[in-house]
Amino acid sequence: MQAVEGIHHYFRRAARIMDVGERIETLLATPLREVKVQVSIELDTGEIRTFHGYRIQHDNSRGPMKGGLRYHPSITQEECATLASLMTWKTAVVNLPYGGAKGGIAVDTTQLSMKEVERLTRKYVDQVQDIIGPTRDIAAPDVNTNPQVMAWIMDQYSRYHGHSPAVVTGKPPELYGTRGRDSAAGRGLLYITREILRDTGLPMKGTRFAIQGFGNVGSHTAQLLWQDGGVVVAVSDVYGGVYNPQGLDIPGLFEHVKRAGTVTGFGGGQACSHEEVIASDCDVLIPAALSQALTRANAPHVRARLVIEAANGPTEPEADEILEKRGVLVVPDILANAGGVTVSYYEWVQNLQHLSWEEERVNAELERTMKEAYDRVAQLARTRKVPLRTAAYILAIGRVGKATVLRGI
Ligand SMILES: NC(=O)C1=CN([C@@H]2O[C@H](COP(=O)(O)OP(=O)(O)OC[C@H]3O[C@@H](n4cnc5c(N)ncnc54)[C@H](OP(=O)(O)O)[C@@H]3O)[C@@H](O)[C@H]2O)C=CC1
Ligand SMILES: O=C(O)CCC(=O)C(=O)O
Repeated sequence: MQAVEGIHHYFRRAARIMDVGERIETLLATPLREVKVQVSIELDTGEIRTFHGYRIQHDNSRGPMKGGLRYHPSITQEECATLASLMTWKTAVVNLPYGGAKGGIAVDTTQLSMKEVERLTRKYVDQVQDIIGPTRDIAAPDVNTNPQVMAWIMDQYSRYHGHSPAVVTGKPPELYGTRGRDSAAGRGLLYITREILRDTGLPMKGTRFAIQGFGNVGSHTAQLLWQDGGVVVAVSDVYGGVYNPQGLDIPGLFEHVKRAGTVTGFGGGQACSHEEVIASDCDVLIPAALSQALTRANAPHVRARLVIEAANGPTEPEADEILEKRGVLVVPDILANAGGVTVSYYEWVQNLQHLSWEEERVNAELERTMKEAYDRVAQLARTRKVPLRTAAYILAIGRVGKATVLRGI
C-alpha cells in the first residue's frame, strides 16, 4: 500500500469510529486547493532545467494553513496532498490555530549548487506567492530544506508583498527565526518520549534507542535523548547505518558527521544496513527519515517495545497491524513530531508581535503543549480502548470537524 493510501486509511478508520458520516468524511479528506507549478531555472552552466513544484492546501477551518516544503526527487502531488492532510490533523492534535498544507519540488538538490538551489527556491515563490501569506499559508522546513531556504522564501515573498517575516517559519535566528526551532521536532519528541516511557514503566536512563535518519529531526533527537540518559545504539542515514550495543558516543558521532557528511564510517561502532537498524536489539525504534520505513516485510523483525514516529507516515497500515498484534506500542507522527510545527507557531507569533523570546521560554511552552497533547491522546486511547494513533485522529477530527461546522460549510 502506498504512503498516500496509508494515511487516508488511518483517517478513515478514526472517522468511522466517530461515525462522522460519508459526506463529512469526504469533505474533511479533500484538499481545499492543489497547485502544481513549473519551476524553470538557468543552471550555472547556462543550461535551462525545468522542475515540478507543488503546494497543497488541505484545510483552513482552524486558521491559516501550515506545513513544510520538501525538496526530493520522488515527491509527487499525491504525496504532498497526503502530507498536507497530515499537517491538518497534527496542528489540531497540539491545538494550534492552524490548518494544514505541504509543498515540495521534485528535485535532487545534491546535483545543484547553492546558487542553483537559491534560484529554484525564488522561482518557486514567484509561482506560489499569490496563494501563500502570513494569514493564508505559511511554509517551513522539511526534508532537504533548511533555514537558508526559508530566508530566501521570506526575501522573495517580501519583494511582492512588502516586509513579511511571518510568511515562513524556520528562518535563521539572525533573520526573524525563533530560538529553538532547529531542534524543536527532536525536543518535542523527547518530551513525548519521557511521557510514554513513564507510562510504560521504562526509565530514560539506560533505555536503548535506534534511530533511522540523521538529518534535522534524527540528529537532534539522538543528541537530546543521549543528554537525557538514553543509550543510542544505532543510527542511519541514506548511505547506511552504524551500531554499537554499548551505545554510540554521540558527541564523537557528531564530529564524524561534520567531517565525513555521513554517519557511515564512524569508528565508534560497527557498520550495519538500513534493515539491521530497523531490526536492531533496542527498546525504542525511532524512524526519522522518509515515509514507509516500516512495512509488512520488516515489521515482524522489529525488536523494540516502542516505535515513536519522528518521520511523517513511516508506518504502513499492514506494519501497524503487525506491530499492534505483537504488542509493540506505536506513538503516531501527528503527536510525536508535532514539536516542529509548535515552535513554528511560536516563531509566527513572535514575528506578528515584533518580539523575540528567550530559548527557555520556547522550550517551556513546547513542553507544556506536548504534555497536554499527550495527556489528551493517552486518555482518549484509554477511554475509547483504541491505539494511540486512532485516539490522536479522533481528537484531531473532532476539533477540525467542530470548527468546520461552526464556520458553516
Ligand atoms: N524538519 C522538521 O521540522 C520536521 C520534519 N518532520 C519529518 O521528519 C522526517 C525527517 O525530516 P528532516 O530531519 O527535516 O529531514 P532532513 O533532510 O534534515 O534529514 C533526512 C534524513 O533522512 C536520511 N534518509 C533519507 N533516506 C533514508 C533512508 N532510506 N534510510 C535512512 N535514512 C535516510 C537522510 O540521509 P542523508 O543525510 O544521508 O541524505 C537524512 O539523514 C521527514 O519525514 C519529515 O517530514 C516532521 C516534523 C518536523
Ligand atoms: O514547522 C512547520 O510549520 C511544519 C513542519 C512540518 O512540515 C511537519 O511537521 O511535518
